[in-house]
Amino acid sequence: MLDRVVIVGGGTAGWMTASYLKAAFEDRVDITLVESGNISTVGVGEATFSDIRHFFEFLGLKEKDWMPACNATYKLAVRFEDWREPGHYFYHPFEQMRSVNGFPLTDWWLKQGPTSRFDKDCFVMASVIDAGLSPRHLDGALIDQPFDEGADEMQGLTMSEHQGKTQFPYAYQFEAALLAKYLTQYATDRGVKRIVDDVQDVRLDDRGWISGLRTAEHGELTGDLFIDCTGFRGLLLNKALEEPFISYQDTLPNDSAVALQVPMDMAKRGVLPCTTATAQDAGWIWTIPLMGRVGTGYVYAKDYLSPEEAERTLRAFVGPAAADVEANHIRMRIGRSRNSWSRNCVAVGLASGFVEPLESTGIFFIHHAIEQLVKYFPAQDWNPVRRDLYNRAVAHVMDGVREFLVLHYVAAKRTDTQYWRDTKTRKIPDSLAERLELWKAQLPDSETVFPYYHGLPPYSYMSVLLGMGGIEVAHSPALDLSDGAAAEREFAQIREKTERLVATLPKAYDYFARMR
Ligand SMILES: Cc1cc2nc3c(=O)[nH]c(=O)nc-3n(C[C@H](O)[C@H](O)[C@H](O)COP(=O)(O)OP(=O)(O)OC[C@H]3O[C@@H](n4cnc5c(N)ncnc54)[C@H](O)[C@@H]3O)c2cc1C
Ligand SMILES: N[C@@H](Cc1c[nH]c2cc(Cl)ccc12)C(=O)O
Repeated sequence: MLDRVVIVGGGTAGWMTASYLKAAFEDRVDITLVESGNISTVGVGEATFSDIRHFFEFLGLKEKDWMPACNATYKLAVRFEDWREPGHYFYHPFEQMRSVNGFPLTDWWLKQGPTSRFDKDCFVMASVIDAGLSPRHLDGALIDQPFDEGADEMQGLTMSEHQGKTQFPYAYQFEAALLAKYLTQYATDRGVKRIVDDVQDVRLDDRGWISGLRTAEHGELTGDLFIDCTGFRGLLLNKALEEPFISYQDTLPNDSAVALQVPMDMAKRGVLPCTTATAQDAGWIWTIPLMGRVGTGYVYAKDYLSPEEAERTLRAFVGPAAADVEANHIRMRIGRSRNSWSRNCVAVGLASGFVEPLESTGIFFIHHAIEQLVKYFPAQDWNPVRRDLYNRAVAHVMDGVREFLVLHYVAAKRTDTQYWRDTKTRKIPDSLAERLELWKAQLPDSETVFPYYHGLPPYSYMSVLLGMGGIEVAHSPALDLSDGAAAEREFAQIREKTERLVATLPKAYDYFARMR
């Protein structure tokens, strides 16, 4: 049996992997995690997909167990500001698109939308977020959505199995470093061995497989399966095994970030329950409200902006609250390893691949990788078919997300700086170029978006296309021959439901304050 797993790296990826494998295999695997006391973690990962609730559920953790320990808040959407023009904003929410007579409500909206805001007309969440509200009532009851939290058929599903069934109405925002700390406790309590040391050398056998890791103070660590969670370094997979890294930078040029963690009195400020991405001259700034602080950072391309200028802009954006906060400058490696699993080594997290944090996909990539690793976990025979299936699934997720992110820039109406003008002429993936031609005639659906599982449903593409405003889209001609009364009723129902929710839901801050 193959049962000795060695994980290198104690960031979010390392501890999520250790915890999940322990929850999956309990004492039937022996897990050692080695993390450096000298090399720090990236630790800015803060916003997630809603699907991460499957991860916590798998670990048997409830929100009240981990959220207060991680200063966590709810994220009901990404709010895009100024991507179309100054002062404009729209939401990409966690809310399924309704259909009327076989057409998505957005299609009807293009024909007969009651206002100029597709997100407010088609989703109830846009107004809930604007009002700073919680998707749960103070007694914990979830807003009525076509989603039954306790439904048996939803238990035990992986993310990809869940997609398309129902849409959970929110994701989380938290301090990644605190989550890693929380999971350290979870995993070590369940028998994961933790070693604080530096891996100095990776030993390969005659076939080029990893036979052991030489550490500074703990001698040689041996195992069957080695998991590379060393971040952008890719110490095992990319360095020792020389697995090539495929850069996405030709289509996604942002390669740098500067981050600030700004302490704030959230009782006074309030919590807008979403991640905000505000377009800037050479990139965009994220704003993530947490309990006790706001996480913020400028993501930019260093070809267009210097780190000093980026920091200056970010500080001016945040204001005096950040005066005493030290900035964290980060270089990002954008793209993916050609194969994330090679020989007896699997890379998870930044070592596997990363795209800029525009739709908060980093932790989603980790979660997906771990689910797939359990699914295709190797046996003593190291059947290469399972490895290849794993590599395919991981590559598809990242390539699909790349298309989705590139769409944001191509579709953004802004062209006021060289950076934004170049987004309209830069090369884009061929497959996306073909899809764009289709979407101009017919809104995206499951037949025309990236065809493999990559976490994003067609309505996410519709939201970005309609919100960014730079690409002309049209309603289906069939709607001109159809009775629009049912769509009118749907818009009216959304309006009524929105009014009811805004009148009854508590403030997001009050909900978390009570949870603590
Ligand atoms: C600017 C930015 C913003 C982001 N925002 C988000 C977001 O909003 N949402 C999201 O989901 N994701 C986000 N991410 C991604 C997220 O931060 C990462 O996916 C996540 O933190 C996982 O990182 P990691 O564990 O792979 O690597 P790291 O955090 O870099 O951890 C690497 C670990 O390896 C150890 N290590 C390295 N070398 C050695 C060695 N020789 N010996 C022993 N140990 C070693 C280090 O000590 C460390 O413990 C963001 C990333 C960046 C760069
Ligand atoms: N299945 C993912 C995809 C998703 C659906 N809606 C959104 C909205 C945002 Cl802002 C990100 C991601 C998503 C999930 O449910 O998390």
